[in-house]
Amino acid sequence: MKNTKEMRKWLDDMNLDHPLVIAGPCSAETEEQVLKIAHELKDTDVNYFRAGIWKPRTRPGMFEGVGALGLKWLQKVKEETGMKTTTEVANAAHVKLALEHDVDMLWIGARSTVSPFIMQEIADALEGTDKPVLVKNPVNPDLSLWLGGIERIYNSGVKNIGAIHRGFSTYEKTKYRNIPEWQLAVDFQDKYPDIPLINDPSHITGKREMIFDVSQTALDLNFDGLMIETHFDPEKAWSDARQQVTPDTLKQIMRDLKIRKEGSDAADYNAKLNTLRAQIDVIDNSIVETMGKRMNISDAIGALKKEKNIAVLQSSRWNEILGKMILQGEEKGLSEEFVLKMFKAIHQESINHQERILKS
Ligand SMILES: O=C(O)C(=O)C[C@]1(C(=O)O)C=C[C@@H](O)C=C1
Repeated sequence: MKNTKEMRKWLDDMNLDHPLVIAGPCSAETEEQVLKIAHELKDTDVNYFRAGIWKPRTRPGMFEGVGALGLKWLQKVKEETGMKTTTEVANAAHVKLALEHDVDMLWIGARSTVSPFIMQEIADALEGTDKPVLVKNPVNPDLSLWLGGIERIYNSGVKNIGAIHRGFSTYEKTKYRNIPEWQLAVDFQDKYPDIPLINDPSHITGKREMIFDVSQTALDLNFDGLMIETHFDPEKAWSDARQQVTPDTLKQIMRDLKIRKEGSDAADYNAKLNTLRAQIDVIDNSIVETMGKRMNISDAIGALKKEKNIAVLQSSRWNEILGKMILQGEEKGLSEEFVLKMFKAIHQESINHQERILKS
């Protein structure tokens, strides 16, 4: 699959003067609920009305969606409000039903993207459709798996495609429901700059209070749009109550978000930017130089250890370094998360160097 401008034609043809907005409830619950929310979102910047019809739930016994019946409610949304509609499909039967009911855009969820078998089944069912199909990232931070899922859809003749970044599962508890791993989204954009990339702050945060911040970060990273779960009474929602916002809050979020330009022609801005970037280049060079020197010392320690038959891993020394660096990092305004990640990577490289020496 090669990056082409064609991939974003469906979005460009909409001629929006703002990022694409997809909003609506996590789940379609009743016809009244769906229509009430849709009417509250009508005549706003919302381009697609979303509602989950089939809900992949972690544990059995939770609300699993109203099923095909809800597709009729989405048709009503279109008739009554003129908004386009979108829903998640997770197997070939869902695809068939959604297409029969003329849902305007389909998305594939994170729990489906992880499975090449299910992705192939969905891709086969979608063959040749001209409706846009968006693929959410897999639950684990694996760029190849995400791209592989998109390729399967593309190879079955679906040319209007897009991707949704909904964050990644972690065993550790963090402030996010699914950590964003922004770098992975940036890597995605580097590889396929013309695949529209939509951010899903509802699933990343799991909490409505954090949705604005994550949305702003996404726009600052040149995402093409946002998917925000919206319900007139979030607390009473049948699924994901904590992460939905009211239509009024959504409108406020859309008013407050700043859309920044990718660049500027202003000469003084460009001159200052170039100076600062030159400074960053100098520092980056010295980081790599310093790392090279550190690894040379690690090699020397490795040689000593080899001579005396000593283990590579020295946990107490390592923990001492980590503790000191976290404190020092704090003084320099570096987050503990960053210092830990950086030093874990350095430690791993150092271990690799010594392993090579011990095995030689
Ligand atoms: O101090 C050591 O024994 C080292 O081998 C160096 C080093 C490091 O890179 O800082 C590497 C491995 C050990 O687990 C601890 C520290």
